[in-house]
Amino acid sequence: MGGAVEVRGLRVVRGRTTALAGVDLDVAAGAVTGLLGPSGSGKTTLMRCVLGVQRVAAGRVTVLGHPAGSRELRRRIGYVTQAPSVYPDLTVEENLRYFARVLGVDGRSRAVTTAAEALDVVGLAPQRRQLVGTLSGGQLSRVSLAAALLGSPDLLVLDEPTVGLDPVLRESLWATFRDIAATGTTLLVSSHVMDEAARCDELVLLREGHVLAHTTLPELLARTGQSDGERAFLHLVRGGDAPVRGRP
Ligand SMILES: Nc1ncnc2c1ncn2[C@@H]1O[C@H](COP(=O)(O)OP(=O)(O)OP(=O)(O)O)[C@@H](O)[C@H]1O
Repeated sequence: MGGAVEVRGLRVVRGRTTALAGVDLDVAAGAVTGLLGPSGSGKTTLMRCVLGVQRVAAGRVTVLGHPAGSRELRRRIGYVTQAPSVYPDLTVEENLRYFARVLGVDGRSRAVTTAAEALDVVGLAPQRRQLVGTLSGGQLSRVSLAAALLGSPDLLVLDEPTVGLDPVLRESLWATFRDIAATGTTLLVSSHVMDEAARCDELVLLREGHVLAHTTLPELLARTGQSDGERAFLHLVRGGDAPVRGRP
């Protein structure tokens, strides 16, 4: 698999904090890569760099062969932020039609995901005429995901998409992510819940702006001698092992 995202020597300072302290990373194309780390470790900052909206102090980020933030990438990346970025006073369908128009996705090309198809993928077709402001939390996060799927992006960047959801909803949202990845889309998904590591093909563990490990769950467990991801990560964070280096 080639690289979808290439990060070299990335350093970002936000306020008085060094949010990223010289990050090197290759995100594999067509895989689900989990970006895991404690609160404040730099996950959102790294995602903002991939989107090209973060001022960087040093280094470079290349996405799908272009510098992050390039105009060519606008329709090729879908982004779901932690805060839902949809309109509560419009219906689900109206929101998606609006975003489709903004993106220039008119449904005439067979190569793109239309509003109706995106609603099917996230299982929200029954709610399509409901006002977004009246949806449950889980349904609301699915509207943002559907909006990010419009136009069939090559890269989907999801910032803690399952936060605040119950285990059943988390399960079904992860099933949706796997379905999307199966179509060849690259997913970069952040989480601070280590049990979500099992759903990812590759794991990037961040701590205090450093990549502590780029690995897979089985490799991480074998390396640390722990029985689950949570313990393995704590083991690494507490310095119980040398950093796991290199790509799987
Ligand atoms: N606008 C800002 N001004 C100053 N410091 C900031 C700003 N945004 C983030 N930071 C700091 O940069 C560091 C990295 O933050 P970031 O949001 O990337 O972490 P995170 O891993 O996504 O955390 P969380 O899991 O809590 O969302 C933190 O120390 C944070 O306090």
